[in-house]
Amino acid sequence: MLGWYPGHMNKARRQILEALPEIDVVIEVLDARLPYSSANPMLAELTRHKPVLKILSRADLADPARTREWTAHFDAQADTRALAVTTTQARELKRIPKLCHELAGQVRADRDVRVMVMGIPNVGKSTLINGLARRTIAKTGNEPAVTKRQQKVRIGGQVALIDTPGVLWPKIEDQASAYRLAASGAIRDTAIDYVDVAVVAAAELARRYPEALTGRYKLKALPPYRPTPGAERVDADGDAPLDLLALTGFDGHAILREIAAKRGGLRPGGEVDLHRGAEVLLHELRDGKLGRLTLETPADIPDEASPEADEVDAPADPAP
Ligand SMILES: Nc1nc2c(ncn2[C@@H]2O[C@H](COP(=O)(O)OP(=O)(O)OP(=O)(O)O)[C@@H](O)[C@H]2O)c(=O)[nH]1
Repeated sequence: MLGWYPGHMNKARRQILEALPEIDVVIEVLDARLPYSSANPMLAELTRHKPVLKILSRADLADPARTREWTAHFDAQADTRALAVTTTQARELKRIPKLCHELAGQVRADRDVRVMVMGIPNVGKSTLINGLARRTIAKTGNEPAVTKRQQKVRIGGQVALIDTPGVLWPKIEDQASAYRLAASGAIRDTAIDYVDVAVVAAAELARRYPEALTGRYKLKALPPYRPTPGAERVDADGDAPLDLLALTGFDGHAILREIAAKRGGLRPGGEVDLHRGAEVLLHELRDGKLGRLTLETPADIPDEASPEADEVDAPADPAP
């Protein structure tokens, strides 16, 4: 669905496994708005459960109360610390070397702690590496990564950082995660229908941040909450069942129609241009115009997010 095929996944996995013997601490970059969905499903197994510092990037766009819940959730896990930052602000990265030392423990008193940054595409890995190194060594933005030998850079505080990030695949098997990632703009190379993404975003917002939605778009009232999953529903085009509408429990389609009607999407004759509504909602959501929002909480982590379920995402071993 998202441009990740077994070949890509094997390559990503190989790169991590090659670098691994050198690494004391993994820095996993997550999107603070989606700390569950922006995680790679296999990272813990790939890194053989090395200590991990979870950096919640884009904290400037996330709901601060939710961010506190997420950092507490991660801090409670073994060999895990979490720090929420606006990654583009280098001064917010100052605590990272000390946290790496704490995670590496006593064993690394003799030499630099070696760390590697990992995460799904576009989550802020290069911004973090450059911020830590205080110069441009990793490419940011949408330029394709140049393959080169990995080198270590000392970032001060007795920490050596591998200068290229490990780019891992997103949660491509999980439909709810894919929609949330697409809604937040965390992934852009998605084959999911644009209007459908907005429909699901509208439903998620109605559930989590109703005042932000009704306030911004002067909506009269939100459609009724329907908390029964599995109800027979169709997607915005009316052609295929879309489980997420049932999952979110709100009629995102009706909300999007109203947004479109209010914001330039009402055509002569009363026809509503849903694509226009989708553009308005998704752009404003991503730009933070609806406020600082987080689309999932630790309580949303599904039960099947166990290592056994993750095995499904595992790429097959590369041919020898
Ligand atoms: N608002 C905000 N934007 C951020 C933050 N961190 C990174 N960005 C932006 O997010 C975009 C992607 O950041 P990158 O550092 O290139 O992400 P990456 O993970 O290296 O991406 P790939 O090279 O695709 O794997 C850039 O436009 C950054 O400026 C943050 O904390 N807040």
